[in-house]
Amino acid sequence: MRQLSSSEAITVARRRFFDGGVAPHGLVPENILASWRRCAESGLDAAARPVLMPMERHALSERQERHEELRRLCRPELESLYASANQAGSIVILTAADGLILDALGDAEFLTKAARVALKPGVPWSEAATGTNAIGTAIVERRAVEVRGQEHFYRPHGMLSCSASPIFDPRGAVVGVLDLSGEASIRHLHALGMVQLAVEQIEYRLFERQFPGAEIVRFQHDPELLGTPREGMVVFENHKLVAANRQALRLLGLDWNELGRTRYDDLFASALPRPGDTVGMRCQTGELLHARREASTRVSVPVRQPRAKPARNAVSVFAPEIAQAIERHVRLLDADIPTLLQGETGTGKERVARELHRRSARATGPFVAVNCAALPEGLIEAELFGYQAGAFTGARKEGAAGLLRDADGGVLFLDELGDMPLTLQSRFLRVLQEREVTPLGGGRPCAVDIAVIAATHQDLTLAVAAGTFRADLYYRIAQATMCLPALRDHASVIATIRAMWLAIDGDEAGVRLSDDLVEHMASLPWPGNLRQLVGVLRSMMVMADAGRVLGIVDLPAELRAPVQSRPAAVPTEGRLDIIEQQAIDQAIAQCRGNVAAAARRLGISRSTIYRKLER
Ligand SMILES: Nc1ncnc2c1ncn2[C@@H]1O[C@H](COP(=O)(O)OP(=O)(O)OP(=O)(O)O)[C@@H](O)[C@H]1O
Repeated sequence: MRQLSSSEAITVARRRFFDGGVAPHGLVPENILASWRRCAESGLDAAARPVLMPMERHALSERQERHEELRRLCRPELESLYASANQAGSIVILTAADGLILDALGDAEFLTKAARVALKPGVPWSEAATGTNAIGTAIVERRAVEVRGQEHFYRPHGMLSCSASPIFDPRGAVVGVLDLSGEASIRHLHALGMVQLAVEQIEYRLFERQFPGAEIVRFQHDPELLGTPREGMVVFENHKLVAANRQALRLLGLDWNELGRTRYDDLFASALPRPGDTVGMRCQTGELLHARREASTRVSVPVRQPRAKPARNAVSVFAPEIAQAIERHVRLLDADIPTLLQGETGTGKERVARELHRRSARATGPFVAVNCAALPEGLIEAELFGYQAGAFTGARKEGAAGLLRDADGGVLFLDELGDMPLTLQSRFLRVLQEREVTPLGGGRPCAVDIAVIAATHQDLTLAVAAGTFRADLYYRIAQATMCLPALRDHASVIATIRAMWLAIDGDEAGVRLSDDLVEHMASLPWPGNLRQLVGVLRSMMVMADAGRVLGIVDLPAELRAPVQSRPAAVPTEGRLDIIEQQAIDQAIAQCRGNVAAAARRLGISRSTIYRKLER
């Protein structure tokens, strides 16, 4: 007999199950069949149209805020999956533990199609509400699941092909679901594998975060995999196993139910390794594992972030070419090779630096940002190196550790490196060479373990030639450089504008950008780059009512006119705010993106320029 094609098989299976009430074993995967049964038994009707209403915008914002920690934790993976999803015409989705979609990003066209079947933020994709689907079924089955085309319970969802994996916390609770969805008509090879790999990374960081300072025992068959997300991790309290990651459960042949019951002696025949040691450990099964016990010495260091920005709108998205560069630089950072980020103001240097940190092996360590241009010269030394009690007038009684020591175990981000005073440059170079810090006013040098990312809008080679920047420090820090393109030079300015709109939740607010508007925006010069773009998008979003499609008329007046091929002279007539904006744009362009220089030229402060660019 001729074998049925997969589309024929699913058609027959649906007919037998939904019309004939017969279980079509062999025609669909057994887990899909089990899910159809659960849905039918709970009263869902596959012949009906699913009614899936998104929750109100404010209620969704509240849920998103409640899950901010999860969203932040998953952001690196969401963004890297977003880059590939975007190319493959699919979307990546993060949901809460109950299947409520919190974030959806990816290919704009498919996002619109998916939204038509309610695959969008604010809609619950639990099995009980939405029938068989990858997100809901993965939650029920507590494992990664793929649901293709008409395997979905409801027919309209047959246009989707979805792969989802639950995200487990170290005690076995599902805290969310990561999903990749695309057109059912396209084969999405490796989608499930990509999702599983991403979840492995997320769970790895979640583990570290939930047990800061705890004694984590890490093990693997292959010692090379220790220290990677592939290692098993467990925590014992009073000799009882209280937490584990999925790798550990696999390696030890356990399931989540054993947490809280299994004792150390039930698992291992060897004694616990001494803190810090890597040893061979024999399991009760006779198997040998390489294990390391992490001493609980990690002190949580308060992260000082002089340029801390509000959590709101802190989602970063990266153009594919930048995402690729980030990938490479994470590896360099992990090998302790400093990175120098170059780019005009607002091109996202600090965002990239934070992303590098978030993805690096130092992700659980601090990220300390120092703006070399913002600290007064007299204070910057004390701020960086710390000081002994009473080192100078005005010093705190108890002294201060300094930002370099605050960054121990993490990343030090030196913004506006070109503005670092020369005297400080030599001291700083010594720290990089000797990896220790001596506080002002004397005292013993303290060892520091920091990775350095620096940023500048200047051409530092010119500063070196002019003698205002030390050549040896330049070569030390600029071992790897990443140039962030001005917005106008992005490979696809249109794609960047659309991605930024999603990043600020524009679509979720029910407001859309018309093609005309996006094309016009893509032709503008954007001297303030992404900062200016995000500022403009945000103000348009705030002003628009839900359901609106924005056009060129919705832009601030100074951005509505078509671009002139040569920079126009600053007009002397017209609305004051527009004249002001144009003067700022011109000054920044004339100073090649150097905001400090533009501010000096205009006789206003840098922060005033930033405020006006974000307006
Ligand atoms: N990758 C990104 N995703 C989302 N928003 C971004 C991104 N990069 C930049 N932005 C927006 O631009 C603003 C400025 O970014 P950032 O501070 O990283 O730029 P910068 O190059 O360090 O600027 P400067 O050199 O002037 O300090 C951010 O607050 C954000 O609104």
